[in-house]
Amino acid sequence: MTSLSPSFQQPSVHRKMVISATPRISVSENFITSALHSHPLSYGSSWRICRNLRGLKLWMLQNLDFRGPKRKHEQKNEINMLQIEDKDELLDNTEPHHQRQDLQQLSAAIVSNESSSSSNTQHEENTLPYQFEKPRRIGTSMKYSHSQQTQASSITFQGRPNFLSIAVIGATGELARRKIFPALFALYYSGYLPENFGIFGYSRKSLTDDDLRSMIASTLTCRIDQQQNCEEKMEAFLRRTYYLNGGYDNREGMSKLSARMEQVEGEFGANRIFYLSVPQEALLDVALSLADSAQSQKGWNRIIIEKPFGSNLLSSHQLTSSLLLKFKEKQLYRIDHLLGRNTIENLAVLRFSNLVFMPLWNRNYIRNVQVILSEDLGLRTSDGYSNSYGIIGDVVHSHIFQTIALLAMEPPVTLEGEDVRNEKVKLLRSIRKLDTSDVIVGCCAPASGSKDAAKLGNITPTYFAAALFIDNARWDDVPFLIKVGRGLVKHRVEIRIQFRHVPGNLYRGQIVHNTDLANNELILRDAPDEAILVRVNNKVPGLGIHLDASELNLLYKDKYNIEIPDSYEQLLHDVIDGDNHLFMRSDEVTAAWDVLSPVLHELDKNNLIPEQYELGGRGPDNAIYLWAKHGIRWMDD
Ligand SMILES: NC(=O)C1=CN([C@@H]2O[C@H](COP(=O)(O)OP(=O)(O)OC[C@H]3O[C@@H](n4cnc5c(N)ncnc54)[C@H](OP(=O)(O)O)[C@@H]3O)[C@@H](O)[C@H]2O)C=CC1
Ligand SMILES: O=C1O[C@H](COP(=O)(O)O)[C@@H](O)[C@H](O)[C@H]1O
Repeated sequence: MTSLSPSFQQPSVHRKMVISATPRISVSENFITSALHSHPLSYGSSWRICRNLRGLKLWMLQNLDFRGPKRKHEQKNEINMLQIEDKDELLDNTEPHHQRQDLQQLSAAIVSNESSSSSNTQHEENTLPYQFEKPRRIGTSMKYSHSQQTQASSITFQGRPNFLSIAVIGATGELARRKIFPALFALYYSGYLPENFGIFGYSRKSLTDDDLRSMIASTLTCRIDQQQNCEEKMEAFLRRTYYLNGGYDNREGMSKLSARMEQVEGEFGANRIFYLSVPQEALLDVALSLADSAQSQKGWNRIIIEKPFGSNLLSSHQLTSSLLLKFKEKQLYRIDHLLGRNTIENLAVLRFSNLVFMPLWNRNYIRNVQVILSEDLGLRTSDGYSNSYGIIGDVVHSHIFQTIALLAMEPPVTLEGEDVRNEKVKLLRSIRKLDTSDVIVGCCAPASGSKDAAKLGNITPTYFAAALFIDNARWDDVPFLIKVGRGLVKHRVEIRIQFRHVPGNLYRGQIVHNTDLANNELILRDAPDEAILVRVNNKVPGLGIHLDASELNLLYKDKYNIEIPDSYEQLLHDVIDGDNHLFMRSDEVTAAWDVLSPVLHELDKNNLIPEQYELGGRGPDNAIYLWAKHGIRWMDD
């Protein structure tokens, strides 16, 4: 157990505390020590004084304009920094009463969802199970420039941790090696990790620090646009990585990890992030043992959980309930890397910051929405599609439903994480229960003779198509068409918003192209090349008036000559920043499973049989009939 003894008086004797960067108000250690000595202080009360001082400073920064106009940017950064610190206090780790309430309310919500066939409207907003004290705003990205790093040290020295420890549990795994460590290095390289940090790999294999460093080094690359001092930075990064081995289901291993972290963190402790990069079967063991034995006692603790988030309503409920016994909701970050893409953020940006789209975002103007994630990659045994729900749990439940929620939600009160999540969950709960006649499930035949063919058989769904409806005033009767599949002919990831016909179109006689394609369309393309396209009708040059359909094309690689960060980098940055709007809250997880439950049920009962399709083909034939039923012709596949 970490001692909570008041070690913070000591540095105040040696250091000067810089409270504000501009203008710098230096408060000498005498001020602090006299304040401390005038009260017989415990750690808790000194902490409160510090908090009050910071509160006063925040108020001054926000309300008293005693800086010149040039300093506005710095002031904003400093306010951000203080707000993050305030939030961290709220994330302190002991509050069993709230946890119990969360759990009871979650259970009640799930039970009532299960027992009602049309529960979409039964929860009032004010009975949502979660209360959040201090949410984070989207996009207040914390970049630690040199001056800010210095500021961070000086602001936080008074007993509050300014050290960030990131533990990667399952450090020897594919995800850790291929994505997590490289993303952490990229964050370090671009200045998004605080000055004081440590990366701790943890797994069962017996390795040394050097083994881990070599393993990580083999995957690190420097950005094309940031090659300077790359070697040096890699070495500096690797020097701050450490390895511990231990079991996943025992506290001893986790206590060992915590002790090692403490050694590196020093006397002020640290904020800690635990990235649980282990297979589902080990997830709870890890979470529960680290909850008791490895959480920081002095700073905040955030837990990153990888998808899938359970494999159905029941298993996800069990997982969530167990997690909420040990953690507060706001400590949990359920990560789905597909949500860390630019395209996803662009959904809200395009809609809420463009008058050409904002007023049109409803059933009066939008004819249908298409969400497409089609991969040319076949299924491998290593994809972990071991249960009978395959792609439904892997991609549909989180990625597709989150995309629809972000696209279709009502405007949030602010861009703060909890405000966005509140709107997402309302939207998810407004999705009509899926009619299985509006669902096509497919199964890609693995290349014959491959070992995957033998192992996977022909039952794991690798394709899912559906027409969803959202029962609210904005989207009544607008089909949201989903097409997600592996082993298809093309790699294509895009969201298409197709507008209605122009009423009484004066030019209908002059449209020379397919009239079906005459509708305007907004396309957010993630792959193959990231782009935003708007399809419009225009005049063909020449005599007479003939209309053609053209695409106004914002191709990202042409406009922005920068390397786009990997989505793990984006999302890890959000976790560090405390921005949770792209991470599913427990009630969102439940709401999404609730919609998918009927499909799972039908699959279980063999009423819905996955249709076989050829590797490299266009998916199940029946999907074509589904689109036709809803008046849709997919663009070229
Ligand atoms: N790989 C990817 O690209 C993606 C992965 N995910 C999810 O991330 C998590 C980790 O993925 P990934 O790294 O591929 O997984 P791995 O199968 O590579 O497992 C990670 C580590 O966990 C340990 N481990 C493996 N099997 C078990 C087991 N049965 N019980 C306990 N520990 C085990 C191993 O470490 P050791 O033996 O040293 O303890 C292994 O190195 C999973 O939940 C996966 O669903 C999500 C999206 C993409
Ligand atoms: O999570 C997943 O993502 C990959 C696609 O990730 P990418 O970063 O390579 O685009 C997908 O192939 C897989 O089905 C899914 O589980």
